[in-house]
Amino acid sequence: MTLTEPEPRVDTFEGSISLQDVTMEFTSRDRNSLLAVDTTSLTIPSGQFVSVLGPSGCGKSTLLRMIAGLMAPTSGSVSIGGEPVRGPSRKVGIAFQTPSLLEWYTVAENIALPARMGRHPADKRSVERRVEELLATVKLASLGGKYPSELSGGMRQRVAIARSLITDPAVILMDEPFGALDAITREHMHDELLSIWRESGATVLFITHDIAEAVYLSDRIVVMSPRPGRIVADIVNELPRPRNSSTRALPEFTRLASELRVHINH
Ligand SMILES: Nc1ncnc2c1ncn2[C@@H]1O[C@H](COP(=O)(O)OP(=O)(O)OP(=O)(O)O)[C@@H](O)[C@H]1O
Repeated sequence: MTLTEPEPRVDTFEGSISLQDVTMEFTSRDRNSLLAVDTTSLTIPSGQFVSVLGPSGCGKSTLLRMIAGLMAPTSGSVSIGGEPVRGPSRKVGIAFQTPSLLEWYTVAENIALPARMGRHPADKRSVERRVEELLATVKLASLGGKYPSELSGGMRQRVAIARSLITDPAVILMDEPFGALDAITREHMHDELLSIWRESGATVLFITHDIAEAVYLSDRIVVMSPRPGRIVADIVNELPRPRNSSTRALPEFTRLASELRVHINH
């Protein structure tokens, strides 16, 4: 697939994620060890939208970083599309809570960055065309020449999301991407994310503290225990799609949110 011609994903396996008995133990400078993630297994089929909920410090970001290839587990294995994860890959796009944009690059240059880096950078013209498409997707068309300091928080986050999509990834990892946004912008971003997900066919792993956000977005919600992080609930969300403002008023929405709250509080 080229950068200019995104096609529907036909390979139904390439975005699958598999964690097998993954453990992550950190060693501090004073040689104390800290078990952040304990013997965790999780299988996510290609194209599924999965949220991970859990208290602060339970290992959610650690889990995401291992899937992203940013850190290797102490034991166990992580694979994407059946291939072991050995480091960061263009198959995986990442968006963090704080959109770490380069302030001296324009919006368009920031979005293009992952496609222009590495040993086999994509050619400049096709990247520019894809940047234009993504700017339209995240409703920032015509703002490609602006600098990050000229944007609102919601706009900066949309730039980060566009950047995570530039390599047309099979997997999108999001670590509390809307945590810093006001409630109205956040709800708007939920709908934008769902339409991006629908169009891209990518697998999404979405980390959040917000139960309602997880219920609104996901096909499936995984709850982690306080440290050491383990999966204590794995719940299918059968709320109908497409979702919209009336989804939040459904009795099933409230019921699922209450069920999740019980798991988190235990
Ligand atoms: N590089 C590191 N070195 C040492 N300890 C770490 C490292 N990264 C994370 N930890 C510790 O591992 C535990 C899990 O951290 P992690 O960031 O994965 O939690 P989290 O669930 O994402 O938290 P939050 O919701 O607050 O972002 C924490 O106790 C944290 O201090």
